[in-house]
Amino acid sequence: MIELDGLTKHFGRKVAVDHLSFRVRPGMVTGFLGPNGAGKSTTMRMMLDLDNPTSGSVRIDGRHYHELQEPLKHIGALLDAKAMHGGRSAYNNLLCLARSNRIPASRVSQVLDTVGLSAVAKKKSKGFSLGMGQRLGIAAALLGDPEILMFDEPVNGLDPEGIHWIRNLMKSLAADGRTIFVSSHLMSEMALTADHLIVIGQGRLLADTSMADFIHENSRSYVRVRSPEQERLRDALHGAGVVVVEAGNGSLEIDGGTTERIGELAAGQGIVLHELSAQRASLEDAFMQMTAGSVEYHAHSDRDGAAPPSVGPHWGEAWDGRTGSGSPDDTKGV
Ligand SMILES: Nc1ncnc2c1ncn2[C@@H]1O[C@H](COP(=O)(O)OP(=O)(O)OP(=O)(O)O)[C@@H](O)[C@H]1O
Repeated sequence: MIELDGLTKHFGRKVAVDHLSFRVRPGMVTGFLGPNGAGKSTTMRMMLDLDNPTSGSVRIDGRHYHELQEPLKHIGALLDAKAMHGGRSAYNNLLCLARSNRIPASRVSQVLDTVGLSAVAKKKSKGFSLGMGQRLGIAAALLGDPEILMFDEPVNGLDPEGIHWIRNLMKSLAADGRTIFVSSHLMSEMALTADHLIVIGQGRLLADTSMADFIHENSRSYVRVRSPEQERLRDALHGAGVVVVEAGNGSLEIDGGTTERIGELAAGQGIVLHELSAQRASLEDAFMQMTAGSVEYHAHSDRDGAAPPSVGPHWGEAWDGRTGSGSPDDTKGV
């Protein structure tokens, strides 16, 4: 279990992480989401004692990171795959880590095998592709066979087979009862992998909820129906007290209805249907909806001279009246 209590990080006047409190529980994959610059990497770095919190604390199985003896046996992490020593072979990189944590050398070959790098174990890691580097970083995370694993953008640079592999790896580690905490901007992938979500925006907690509840609460689900007898269908639905919206593309949309009810109403009137489908919002839709007010870095098109999309009140402002914390000299991710 990872426990954050009031975790806060200031970089000068910039508030990167703002009083974050949450638990990352064992036995499931917890996804960590937030727009660019939301504070995800800074939070993960503080979890590993790589950055000092301005205030608040992180506990790993009840202890501060610096209190852990041989920390790789408690928590393994992939933060920056390029952090390996490029002049060393994959094997030697891992061997150095293993020695510093009193992990037997035999474990190095095991994890290289797990991540599919046995054939290049003796090659210098500076020649590795992005995907191979990610695999080596994942091998390092697994080295101490820890109960807690943290991955920052683990699918970055992986091909579809690699993405499939890391997804199954994370799920099976969680099924073993381990604590898995993973950040990713790939929403479709996160939707397939995570059971629970922590969402932050501008350093603050926006959601701590199950995947299903997050999608349900932050997006619209509706039934779409098309018929060659649209007028009759609309009248039949109105007559039954069903609220219908004209979608403008020849279809009708019904919020809160079920396909069973709509289908039975149409059948009762002998109305032919060409489409009857439940439309469920994706994680991406729900994420965009929730974080719209806390996106710091917007792209906008110059082609049509349009103004950049208007940014609503920052989520934090709507919430507690404080002003946003964006710094004018930030240049990241424009
Ligand atoms: N060393 C630093 N010095 C100053 N500001 C920093 C530093 N590290 C991060 N920041 C700022 O803190 C904020 C949070 O950054 P962080 O990298 O944690 O966000 P993130 O959610 O991981 O973003 P991304 O999804 O783009 O990787 C950003 O505004 C960033 O510019």
